[in-house]
Amino acid sequence: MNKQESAADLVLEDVRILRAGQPLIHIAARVEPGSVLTVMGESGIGKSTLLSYLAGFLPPDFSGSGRVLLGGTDITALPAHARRMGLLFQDDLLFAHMSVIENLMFAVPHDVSRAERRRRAEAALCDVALENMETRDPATLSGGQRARVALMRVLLSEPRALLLDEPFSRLDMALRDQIRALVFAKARERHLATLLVTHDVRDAEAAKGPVITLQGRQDTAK
Ligand SMILES: Nc1ncnc2c1ncn2[C@@H]1O[C@H](COP(=O)(O)OP(=O)(O)OP(=O)(O)O)[C@@H](O)[C@H]1O
Repeated sequence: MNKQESAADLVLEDVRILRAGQPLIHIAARVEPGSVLTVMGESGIGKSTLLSYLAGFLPPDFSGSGRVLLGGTDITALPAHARRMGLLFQDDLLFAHMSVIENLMFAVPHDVSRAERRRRAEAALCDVALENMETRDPATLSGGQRARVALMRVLLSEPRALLLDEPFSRLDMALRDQIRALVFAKARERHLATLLVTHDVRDAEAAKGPVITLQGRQDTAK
């Protein structure tokens, strides 16, 4: 995060999403900087759609209303690239044609000099004990190594909040605990408001924050 920027809370103000004109979700919530709000609910209820709305790329069949505020600024009308949301999905989406270090450098804002982008990317790799993996092709990394690179790639893009869509679900149990702890630690350290979509109650427990279970149109934080 840019040093001048203060920690940002993420506020969902009366957010309603419709699919083909029919109500799908209605939710209101506030996520504190550095804390994790877990969103659960049965398959197809609209969890991923909610993240798409917050990130600014709702698919064509959907429409949304309500305000999204980040650090007190209304970002509802901003295009996706200007929202500063860091996204992590089930699939890490590392670029297969780039080495590990190139994947990381690409994430750093492009107005930063190449030398500085390289320095930040190297520091990020060091941070997750992957400093000897710079020139590796992502396909040659283990699942845990890929997950760590994907996390650092998101952080290098200087997000102001994190949106996580089942990012741990492809990892086996031991690794899942480890990567989950790392992601939450980084979110806390950087004061990032984090919204986590998951089916796994262990993720929700580890997040130690409020949980919202989507139930169509009546959603409440517990
Ligand atoms: N691009 C799309 N166009 C039309 N309908 C879609 C599209 N993507 C998802 N849907 C539908 O919208 C609803 C919400 O989907 P969404 O993926 O948000 O659910 P989810 O709660 O994340 O489900 P899961 O837990 O299975 O990932 C579902 O009924 C789904 O079939």
